[in-house]
Amino acid sequence: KFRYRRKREKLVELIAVSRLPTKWGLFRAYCYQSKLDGTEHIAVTKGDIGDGEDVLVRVHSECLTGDILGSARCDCGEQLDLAMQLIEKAGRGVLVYLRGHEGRGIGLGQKLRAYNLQDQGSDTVEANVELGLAIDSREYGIGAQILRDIGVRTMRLMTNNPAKFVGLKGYGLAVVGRVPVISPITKENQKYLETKRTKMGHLYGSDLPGGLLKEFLNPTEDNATN
Ligand SMILES: Nc1nc2c(ncn2[C@@H]2O[C@H](COP(=O)(O)OP(=O)(O)OP(=O)(O)O)[C@@H](O)[C@H]2O)c(=O)[nH]1
Ligand SMILES: [Zn+2]
Repeated sequence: KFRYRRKREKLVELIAVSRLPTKWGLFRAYCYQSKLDGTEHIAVTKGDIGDGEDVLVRVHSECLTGDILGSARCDCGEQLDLAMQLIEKAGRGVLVYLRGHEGRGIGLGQKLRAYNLQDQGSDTVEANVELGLAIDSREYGIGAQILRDIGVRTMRLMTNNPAKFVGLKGYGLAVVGRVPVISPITKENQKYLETKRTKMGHLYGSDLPGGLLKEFLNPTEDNATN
């Protein structure tokens, strides 16, 4: 009997692994190269991923201004710091740092243009639209494949963004919980965070949204298509 099971194409290749001592503690660094465009992504792991069950995971979108230059316009830098702290504290976990996600996919230059529009009154969603660009064009398939390659099977995801639950499922991965990554509200990031909450559905309650979470984990026919 002939059986043909089509394997999902592998989009990443492991290039190198090294020890990575950091200000948060000792990690291991994995460099993965995208076979689609050659982009080098990095994942850092703490401890033994073992059976891959119930791993604390952060999938972080590159934000040069926030992660590196201390921009107060967004919460990215704070979230990165918090995620690394939580993984260190747990003694086991993975942070995947996705390049090419800059500006929710529009790139660095366009993000700065979007900032100018935001200084003129637009919000973060309107600014992308006014530039003729997608509100959020990030894809998580590469991130999912990196996690799977590292040995993750089920994860507690550090995020406030419900779109990531959907984006990271599949590829043999399942999300079994959410860990909020909340940073302080300031004068500079207030409107940005509020827009993410009202227009992009980000969850900022420190409580676990039971009903909502269930919906994202097991979407029914109805809410999967909306
Ligand atoms: N276009 C645009 N991108 C932004 C802006 N502020 C931050 N970003 C980008 O947004 C991305 C981070 O997305 P967020 O929506 O903040 O967070 P998230 O990763 O989706 O969700 P969390 O897991 O909760 O952090 C990074 O790539 C940033 O460069 C902005 O005002 N406009
Ligand atoms: Zn940012």
